[in-house]
Amino acid sequence: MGGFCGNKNILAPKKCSGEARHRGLTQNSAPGPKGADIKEFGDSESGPPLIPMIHAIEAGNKPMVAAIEGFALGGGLELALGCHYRIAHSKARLGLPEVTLGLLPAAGGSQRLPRLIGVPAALDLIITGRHVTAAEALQLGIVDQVTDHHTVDAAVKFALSVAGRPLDARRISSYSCPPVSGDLDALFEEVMRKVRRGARGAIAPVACVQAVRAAATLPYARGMERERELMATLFTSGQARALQYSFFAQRAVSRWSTPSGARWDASAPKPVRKVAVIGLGTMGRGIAVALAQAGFPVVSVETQEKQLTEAKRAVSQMLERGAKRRGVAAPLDKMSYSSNIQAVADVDLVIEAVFEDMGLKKKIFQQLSAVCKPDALLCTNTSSLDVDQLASQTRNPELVVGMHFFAPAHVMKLLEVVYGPRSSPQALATAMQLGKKMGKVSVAVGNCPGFVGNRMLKAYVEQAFFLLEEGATPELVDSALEEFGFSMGFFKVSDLSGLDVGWKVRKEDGLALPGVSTGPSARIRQGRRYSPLGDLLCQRGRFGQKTGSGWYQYGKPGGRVATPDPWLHSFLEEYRAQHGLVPRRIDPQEVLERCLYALINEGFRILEDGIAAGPEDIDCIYVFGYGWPHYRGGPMFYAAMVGLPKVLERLEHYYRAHPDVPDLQPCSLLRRLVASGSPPVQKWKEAIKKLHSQL
Ligand SMILES: C[C@H](O)[C@H](C)C(=O)SCCNC(=O)CCNC(=O)[C@H](O)C(C)(C)COP(=O)([O-])OP(=O)([O-])OC[C@H]1O[C@@H](n2cnc3c(N)ncnc32)[C@H](O)[C@@H]1OP(=O)([O-])[O-]
Repeated sequence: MGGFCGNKNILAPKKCSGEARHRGLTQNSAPGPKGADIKEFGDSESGPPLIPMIHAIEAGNKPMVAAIEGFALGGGLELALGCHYRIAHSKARLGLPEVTLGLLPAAGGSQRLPRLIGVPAALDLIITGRHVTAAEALQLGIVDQVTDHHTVDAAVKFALSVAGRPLDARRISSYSCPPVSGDLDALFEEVMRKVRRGARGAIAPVACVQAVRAAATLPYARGMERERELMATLFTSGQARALQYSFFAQRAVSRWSTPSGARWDASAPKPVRKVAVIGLGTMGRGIAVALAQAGFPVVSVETQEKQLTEAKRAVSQMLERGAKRRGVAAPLDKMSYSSNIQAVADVDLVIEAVFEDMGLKKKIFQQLSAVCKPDALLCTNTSSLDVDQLASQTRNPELVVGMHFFAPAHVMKLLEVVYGPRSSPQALATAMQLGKKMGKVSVAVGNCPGFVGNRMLKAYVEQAFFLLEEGATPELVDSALEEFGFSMGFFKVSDLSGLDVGWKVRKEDGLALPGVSTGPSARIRQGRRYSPLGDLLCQRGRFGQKTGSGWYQYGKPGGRVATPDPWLHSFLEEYRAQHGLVPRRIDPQEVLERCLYALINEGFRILEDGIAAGPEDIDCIYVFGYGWPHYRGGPMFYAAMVGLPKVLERLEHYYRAHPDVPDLQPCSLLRRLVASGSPPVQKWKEAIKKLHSQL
């Protein structure tokens, strides 16, 4: 009898499978509870086989009982599936998350799980990569028993209770998949259609469906061959490399540092027991919900009675919906409300989320500084305003940081934590930790207009507008970006969020001039090319979905289906004629290069300025806050995949063609990285430090 403990002492041999090696999947150590060691993928080939080891366990004539504690993920669960029985601690979590790394279960998981729990349930777990609790695993049939006690003792007791029983019926590879209701082919066709639509170009989910289909239609040995073939198509793919890079990048950003030398491991966060949210508009409501869902008592302050009443109802609904989805009780008891700012006198941290107006925010920070405890952190949810200006309104500017959430704040995983020149390391550490407790990917960024995400977005948006002036349509630009993997192209996103949002910012920045600007000055602002197209549409009340038309038409205000708008096309033709612009045919590749390389170039400027500490920070911001396709790793990883010399050459080409667009002028850091041999993206941080030290 052998026993396995999911996170303490896997008894399996320390090496891996010949088949795995054949697939290029070389694991120098048997899969731990977290599955294969991602860091070892592609390392030198060594070690005995993983898959034959699982086969040997399964074929054994003694009952092998897996005792699962902590995690049993990927290869860890596949090892347990080779056992004859599985006992899990009630706090254990199990799953086959390979798809999140651009892979598929490659040690028989795609063949055994469907045989054990049926095709539909197995498809759900393998395509999503989601973890299941021990209770759900028991309900699905993945485990035979759940214990609250010592798992190995329970496994030994279980093994003794089954000693001597025949094992044939416990060898999952000998099973056939349980029959599905309805036609099997129709089921797989429907699943594949949904997966292809949702994957938007990701290849691993498609391969996962194909592997499970092999389990449902082929004998086990043939199915294993199919699993190996499919894994071979994924293992060395760019998408797998991107997703594995992103896996480590998400963890790297919590090891933050700032140019002034503050570091994550030298800054102790303050305890946060109670939080306040100021302003219950869309963002404030989402932030309050996210805090309550994370278990924090939240006092929300809204001075407008009507807004307060409406917000109470909306927040309760959001909490109820979220709780129902999670199968838990709604944390309504965490919420309290007031219209009086005195209600925040006892909180440890405040998140201001009022209207994006510097005058109003300054007033709020003055009030907070007077009302709150002297050591309370005062945070702002501003999306681009100067955090240090707000800090200067308070008694303790070192306790002011930005916490920039992304709408909807209770859903989007990204949190930009903005440190000003006076923010203390402890304030930064506290906000970063609060974000992590809220389930966010917290990224520490410096204080500049637009911080990181919105600052880079500006360069990308400008190129989209310029392409319209030069002959493109919103549909052409959007389809190129959606083909790349964005769920929505820029113009559809603009119609969704409202063209008036950007218009307000451009007016505040002195870019959007009143009236219809004509003549050469219409397209120049602050000495550089400017497109007034968005302003002109706003002046005509075309704000997007909310008004029924914007870059597309929607049939009626609030319509959701974007259709090309003949009016917009003729408007663009008249605009080009008016400004002497001769339209030309624009290739989708140019759309991608102009939009994405301008964005990437600004990313290099941000690294050069020290506003982001490394490419991982920028890539997490774009993957978790701006819909960058996860299987492409992020803009800086993508630049490395394209090749920095190529990116540099294309930027030089476009800058020569458009010398009035400084965003296209290659950043000197990009040039220096190319000159230093284009190091891999994982080495940029140290390369930048070295380059900075040489300056
Ligand atoms: C054959 C088979 O078919 C295939 C081919 C495979 O098996 S492919 C592999 C499949 N397995 C996975 O996809 C599981 C991936 N891991 C996770 O999902 C999470 O880790 C977790 C299990 C839910 C725990 O979360 P956590 O928040 O408690 O800790 P952490 O911060 O995430 O992790 C703590 C530290 O462990 C590191 N780490 C975690 N899992 C790792 C892994 N599989 N390989 C290498 N390092 C790993 C992580 O980088 C971090 O390092 P550092 O930053 O401290 O230096």
